[in-house]
Amino acid sequence: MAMQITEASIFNHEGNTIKTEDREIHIITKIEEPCIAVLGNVLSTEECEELIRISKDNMNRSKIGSHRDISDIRTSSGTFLPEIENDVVSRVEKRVSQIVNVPVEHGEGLHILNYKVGQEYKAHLDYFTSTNKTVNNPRISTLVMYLNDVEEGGETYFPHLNLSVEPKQGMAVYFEYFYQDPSLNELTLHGGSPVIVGEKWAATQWIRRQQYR
Ligand SMILES: O=C(O)CCC(=O)C(=O)O
Ligand SMILES: [Fe+2]
Repeated sequence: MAMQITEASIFNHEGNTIKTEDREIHIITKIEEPCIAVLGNVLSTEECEELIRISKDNMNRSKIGSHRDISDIRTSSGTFLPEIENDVVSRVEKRVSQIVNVPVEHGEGLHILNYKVGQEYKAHLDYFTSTNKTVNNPRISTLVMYLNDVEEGGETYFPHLNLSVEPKQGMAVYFEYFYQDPSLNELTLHGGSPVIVGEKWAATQWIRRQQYR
């Protein structure tokens, strides 16, 4: 059955590699509509370790201090990296912007997530569904990067698409949800399944239509 592609994607890379300024990313799997891609070689081991290292001490504080993170659907802890000078953060944000084809300033900033055994992020949509002030500058796409290997569990799953992505250090999953057809956007419903053995570290970049920072 031939699928007809009707909507434009911003993830318009030719072939199965993405050459950014400093790294060659592999497109391992790709679904066209909605555009969802599993990516390899996004981050080096050292970059993953550095992102974890600089986040570790902030995780609990962010959970208490930030209203964003206290919710039944997300039992993990998380933190937005503070906008301080860090070579790895700048390098990763720049690379992400080249992968997603959107300027760095449209990104909300790296959000680090840590899931312990039993913790999860129940199925949700990353875009805002209520009509509030975000309508002018909505989220349009997401890149979730895996910072470590999880012994068991912790997959990013898309219940409507029969797709489940195993967290592997340095890999990532990309998806976008700015389509005219709302049913395509709804297909990006996704969650982080509970960690069964080990722990999970991930870094999310949510991308806005317009400049955000
Ligand atoms: O942890 C995951 O696999 C998913 C994270 C996620 O959905 C998000 O940060 O919006
Ligand atoms: Fe999400």
